[in-house]
Amino acid sequence: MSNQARGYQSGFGNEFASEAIEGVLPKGQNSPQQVAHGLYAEQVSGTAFTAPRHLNRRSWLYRIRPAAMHEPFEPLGKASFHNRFEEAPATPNQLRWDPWPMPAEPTDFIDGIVTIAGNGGPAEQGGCGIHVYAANRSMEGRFFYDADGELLIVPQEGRLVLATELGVLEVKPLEIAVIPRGIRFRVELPDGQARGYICENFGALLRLPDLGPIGANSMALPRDFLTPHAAYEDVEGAFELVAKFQGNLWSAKINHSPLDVVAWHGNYAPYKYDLTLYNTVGSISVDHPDPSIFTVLTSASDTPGTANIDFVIFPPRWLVAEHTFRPPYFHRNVASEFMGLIQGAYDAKAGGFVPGGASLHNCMSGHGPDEASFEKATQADLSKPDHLTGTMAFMFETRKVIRPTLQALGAPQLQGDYYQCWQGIQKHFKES
Ligand SMILES: O=C(O)Cc1cc(O)ccc1O
Ligand SMILES: [Fe+2]
Repeated sequence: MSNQARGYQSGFGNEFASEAIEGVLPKGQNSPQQVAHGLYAEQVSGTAFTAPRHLNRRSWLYRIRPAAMHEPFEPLGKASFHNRFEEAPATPNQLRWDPWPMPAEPTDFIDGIVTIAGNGGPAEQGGCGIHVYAANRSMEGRFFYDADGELLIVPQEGRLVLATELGVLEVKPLEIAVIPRGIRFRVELPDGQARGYICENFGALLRLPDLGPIGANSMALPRDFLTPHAAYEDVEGAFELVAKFQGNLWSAKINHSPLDVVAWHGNYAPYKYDLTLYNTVGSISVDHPDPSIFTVLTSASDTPGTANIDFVIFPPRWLVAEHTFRPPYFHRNVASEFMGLIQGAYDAKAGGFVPGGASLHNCMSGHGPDEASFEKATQADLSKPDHLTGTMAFMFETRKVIRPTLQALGAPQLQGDYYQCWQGIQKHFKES
């Protein structure tokens, strides 16, 4: 069944409207004295009430019970999902990790989140948390929302069913999902286990980048972003609502499923995107362009052109540049770069960067092709195009330094010898 047939609505940031029961959405107003079918009207605001119209995001939900109905929250206790980015000194060292293992014990999506790094925080409403998840149990009687930021979820292994207040999104590796700040959801694992990456965005909402001289098309196309239709459950029981609030997890008892929205309309909603649909542009003359041409989504900062976060992918593509070193160049960047690999191999790394793994190259830390990739590319026959296939790497690029957590620096997955990949690089210099 195609995504359209599954009932997704298409378009990035559209004014959507969806009813699981026909006739629920009020006409010409949002908050009638009595809502059809005895529902409650509730607004969820994702931007300031007074944000400019082109940035303003909110939705109106028509639900069985208001979101206020739950018992008080208590701290959940020690969790590997947090925003303590000051625990360890930020390091200029190049870092790389092997994949996080699947859990040995039954672990759901929330308990399976391990915070690797981040910057800024929810209090300053800027920066991001960078996490991996590895889970082998569906959330049962448990719901979650993140008051600290929107969640960009990048599956690497196993499908996720994201049952949200606004409907159900199913995502698989090579697709991404974004759950807006505050939206309650449950994660089910139809394949029994799942692993991937999360970027928790504390700043401005992710949106499509401007296209500039590229023109009106290319890169990620707005109509390829899919939002679910309304779907509700009318279930009562002894359930748990977990909240992430100012970096910590909190737990409250709730006697019903909060996924009880029968109809909704608005432009603040979860969405998914198939990365394989990305309309990649690149060089057809010489040189390797900067990876900003591969930006899928961007979160603006207060400085135009300097993103809080760019979500960038490295999809399959043809490399045709003439008399050019075709893979990523050696470089240092004022921005900081966290990378992950969903599948295949990355053209700057012949070994060591494996699917499910991660790397971090911080502000001005030198990095680029490893020795083997450099040698191969300098000897390659450039009369033929290279076809990069079966690959999908990505980058969370941020203007602020990315600070690894203690648990990431102490993990056995950290590759102590990563720097070695550049140590064999030969001196070829000849003065005459
Ligand atoms: O470091 C990396 O591998 C990411 C990257 C890729 C690229 O093509 C150019 C610059 C860059 O930072
Ligand atoms: Fe880089």
